[in-house]
Amino acid sequence: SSSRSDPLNIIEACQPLNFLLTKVTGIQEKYNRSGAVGIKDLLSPSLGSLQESVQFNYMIDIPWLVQQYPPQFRSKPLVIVHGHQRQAKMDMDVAADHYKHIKLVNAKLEIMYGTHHTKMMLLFYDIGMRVVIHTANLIEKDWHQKTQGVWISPMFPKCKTASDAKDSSTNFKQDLIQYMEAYRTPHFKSWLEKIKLHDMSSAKVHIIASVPGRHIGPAKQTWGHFKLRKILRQLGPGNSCKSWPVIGQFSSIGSMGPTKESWVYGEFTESLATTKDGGASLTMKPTLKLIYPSKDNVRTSLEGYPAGGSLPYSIKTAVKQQYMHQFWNHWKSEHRGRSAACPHIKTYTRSHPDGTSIAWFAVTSANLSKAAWGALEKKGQQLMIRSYEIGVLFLPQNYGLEKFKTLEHASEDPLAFPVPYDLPPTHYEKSDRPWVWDIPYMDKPDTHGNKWCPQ
Ligand SMILES: O=C(O)c1cnc2c(S(=O)(=O)O)cccc2c1O
Repeated sequence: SSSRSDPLNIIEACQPLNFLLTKVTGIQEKYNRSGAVGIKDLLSPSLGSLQESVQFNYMIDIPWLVQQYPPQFRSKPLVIVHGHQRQAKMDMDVAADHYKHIKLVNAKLEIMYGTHHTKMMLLFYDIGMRVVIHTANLIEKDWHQKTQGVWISPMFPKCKTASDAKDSSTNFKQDLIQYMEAYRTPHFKSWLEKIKLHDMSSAKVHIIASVPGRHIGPAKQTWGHFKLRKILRQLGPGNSCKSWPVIGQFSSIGSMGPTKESWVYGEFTESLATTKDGGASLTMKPTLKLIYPSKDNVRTSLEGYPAGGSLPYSIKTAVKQQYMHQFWNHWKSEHRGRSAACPHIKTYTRSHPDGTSIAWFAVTSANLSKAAWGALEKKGQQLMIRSYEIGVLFLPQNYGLEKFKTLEHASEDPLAFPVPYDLPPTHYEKSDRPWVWDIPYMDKPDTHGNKWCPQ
């Protein structure tokens, strides 16, 4: 149908950036009408005649997921890639047993505390395929009242021969194949052959991914924050952005080490601050601004304190890194109507101090953690990563621009970047505290009149 609400129209209206947020129940419709999709939109027949699909994720409610496919696609072969082990793996096997069209692939997690965070859909149609890289678990509450990010590819045409099936200038196809090969599982053989037969020349984003391992030599720049550093060194902003803050926004924080220089304002910020051909480490480091919901952001959110169940920052980690307080900024999304939709999206960007333009933007499954982005070991010789992550990086030159104007400050420009939150960020007040999920909050009730008593 030609209506604006037809999923294909929503997707086509957001070209060429193809970066959307998920629909939020309970906000004014105008904030869901454009630039937002639900999971049923992504699986809609209007996007293509689905033949089979692969769902990479962390939390997966299999019966719920099956119901999100339209009836005519509900028995098409579905592969679910997850990283659960022991009892959780057995629970997945039992849940999948009920569906003969579902096959499970268990990602190897050979390094302690690693998780399979990657959230990606491979949607194979009759005439081509689409790749969706996003931030939401495959459970109902992740698609209900949270702010989540979705990048959806154009239709990549299926070709007769591999030689017709080109890659993009951003090496999207090569990087996707390299990521999937890193699972070292025979289950991916048929998918890799299919992917190789698709023309991905229309992809305009770079893949920034992580796979578990102690990566040395060239592999050190293939994954995690060193891949970001490598791309920014080659294609990043020039020295004119040297004073622009770098921004991280996420839904969880790992252990950052004893001081800010240990990792977050050390190697991690150096990667975010990398400029083209100019050594980020040679001059002063830019301001780092971290956007993470405060206790009151959670308390006053649509979900109330239960939103904090998806913001797993533990008190034992928080007390070891009080130095983080200088970096905290509120979750604020007035221009997207989502200040009360707690973030589960993760994004990283470099913004002009006044917030009217950005030099690059990444949306990813990776939270602020060494497990996700990698930490240098052995005097910087190796990058140790624990988890699987994937995200996409938007660079202005891939859209014929020097910089992206931000949609918030340039609403008429079709190439203005739809940043999910308000820029510049708003620093915490002295009295504000970051949300921590394993301590009680009895002083003030949340939007539902409840307190928070975890145990
Ligand atoms: O989206 C994810 O990949 C992800 C991963 N982990 C989570 C945890 S926990 O496993 O770290 O305890 C607790 C609550 C929400 C989580 C979540 O949303």
